Amino acid sequence: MKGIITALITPFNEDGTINEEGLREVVRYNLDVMKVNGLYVGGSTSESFLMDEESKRQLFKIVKDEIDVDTKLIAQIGALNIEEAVRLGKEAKELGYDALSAITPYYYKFSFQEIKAYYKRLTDDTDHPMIIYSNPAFTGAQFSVEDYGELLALPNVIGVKYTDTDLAKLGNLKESHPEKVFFSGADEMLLPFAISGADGAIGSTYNLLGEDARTIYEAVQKSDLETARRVQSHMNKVIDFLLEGGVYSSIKYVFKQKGIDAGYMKFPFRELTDEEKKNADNILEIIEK
Ligand SMILES: CC(=O)N[C@H](C=O)[C@@H](O)[C@H](O)[C@H](O)CO
Ligand SMILES: CC(=O)C(=O)O
Repeated sequence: MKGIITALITPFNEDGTINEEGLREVVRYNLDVMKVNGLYVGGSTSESFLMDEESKRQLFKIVKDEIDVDTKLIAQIGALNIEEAVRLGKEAKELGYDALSAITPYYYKFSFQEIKAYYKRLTDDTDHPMIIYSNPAFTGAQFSVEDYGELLALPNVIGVKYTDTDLAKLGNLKESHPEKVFFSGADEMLLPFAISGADGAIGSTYNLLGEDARTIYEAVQKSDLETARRVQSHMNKVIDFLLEGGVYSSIKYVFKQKGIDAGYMKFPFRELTDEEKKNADNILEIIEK
């Protein structure tokens, strides 16, 4: 598994249920216009940690139903409740998802041994390729290269979604585990990560910037660093604006400007204020430049 993978947003109705039509439109946009290599479904960007189990199942089903044969699909199934995570993993496997991914168990300050035991049980019980989702800024779980090595040695673990900014560690990990896949999770740093050995990238901003991301990724493969730098700088101007009002809500707002019904945020996330919308009005113009 390689390349640019969009962390899919979830369009919600005002009552918090999934807006199915909107979701299908967003999936089509990612595949037909952004032409990304795959979709990461049920991650932070999908607001999955705010969803009930039945909605997560529905999300996995609708996306699977809408994609093309060559689209890679990863289901983020991590949940604090291990039984729920296992049920979701089995369901995604049955639906034909190429791989599973799970956030490191969070909130309680679990020891590394507890986290490792969580993945051991999850991978034993689902028996499907697993990508560790590491996001220390959100979860507080920091791993050394040796810790990662122990997780990567578990059966079925094929790689890491590395939502961290330590490039040296990523380089070190790829060198020690060349057969595993490492995805960059910092869209602002796609270029340096691609150079440092990332096999691909999974990110929220690729809903709108997937084309830029592909250009950067391909330019790095061809050692065309001038192009990669120019496009990364373009991308980062957009990301700066996205970050101001909140990445997920700003992405939804821009989709709506494009005539795609990206729906509401899931409570307690809120919509952009009028002031934030004014700021976000710059985004579309920069994207199309
Ligand atoms: C926590 C989170 O959602 N991170 C995303 C994925 O890893 C990124 O795509 C960021 O949203 C992006 O890099 C903007 O800072
Ligand atoms: C991109 C990311 O971190 C997520 O959606 O899970």
